[in-house]
Amino acid sequence: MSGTLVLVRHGQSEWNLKNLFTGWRDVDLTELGHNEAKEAGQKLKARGLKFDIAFTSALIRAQKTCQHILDAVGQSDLKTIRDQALNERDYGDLSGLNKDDARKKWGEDQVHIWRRSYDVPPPGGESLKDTGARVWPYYLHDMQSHVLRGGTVLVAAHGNSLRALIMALDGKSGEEIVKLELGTGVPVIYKLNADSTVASKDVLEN
Ligand SMILES: O=C(O)[C@H](O)COP(=O)(O)O
Repeated sequence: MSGTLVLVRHGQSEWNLKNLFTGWRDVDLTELGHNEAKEAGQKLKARGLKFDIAFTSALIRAQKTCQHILDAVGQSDLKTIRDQALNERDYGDLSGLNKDDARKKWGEDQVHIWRRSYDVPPPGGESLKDTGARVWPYYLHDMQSHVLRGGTVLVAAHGNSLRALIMALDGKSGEEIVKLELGTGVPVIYKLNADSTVASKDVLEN
């Protein structure tokens, strides 16, 4: 039996718009972000998708994205689990700083390493590897069984927590995964075989 796992990065947040490092800071969606989330829902509705359960992070931008999608597919009251295991990578001391100001202060290369290396954490924060060390066990323990028994599961989360998930699902290396850029509100649909291998992957780009 094949199950379905739908991953969606939240729509544009207020701090995406202001170009600030966000991490665990709890900022809202912008108007564009709300619309991106609604459009993601419409795309999933057009595919006839109905979910059995939804998962999201402890952060409002992902929760609102999740709700917009459920509203669009006519499942506003679907059981939704919120867990901070799915939160964005913690950007530590960079949280709240402007990304261009950080480049001026520490240099382009250092900021790129903090943002896109696999295992170098920003000061006081998490590397992508650290993020994966909480996301993947959570997936295996709480989400995977729903998919493997043929269910359809929605996960509305964040750029780096979803990167960590995709890395494990696709069997990518640390070097490969950091090159992947996930667009806001772009659904990624996986079909998984009963043995947990990936049967297909479909990215619904705009
Ligand atoms: O937390 C953030 O600032 C963003 O959501 C992701 O930022 P990044 O693209 O710098 O990893």
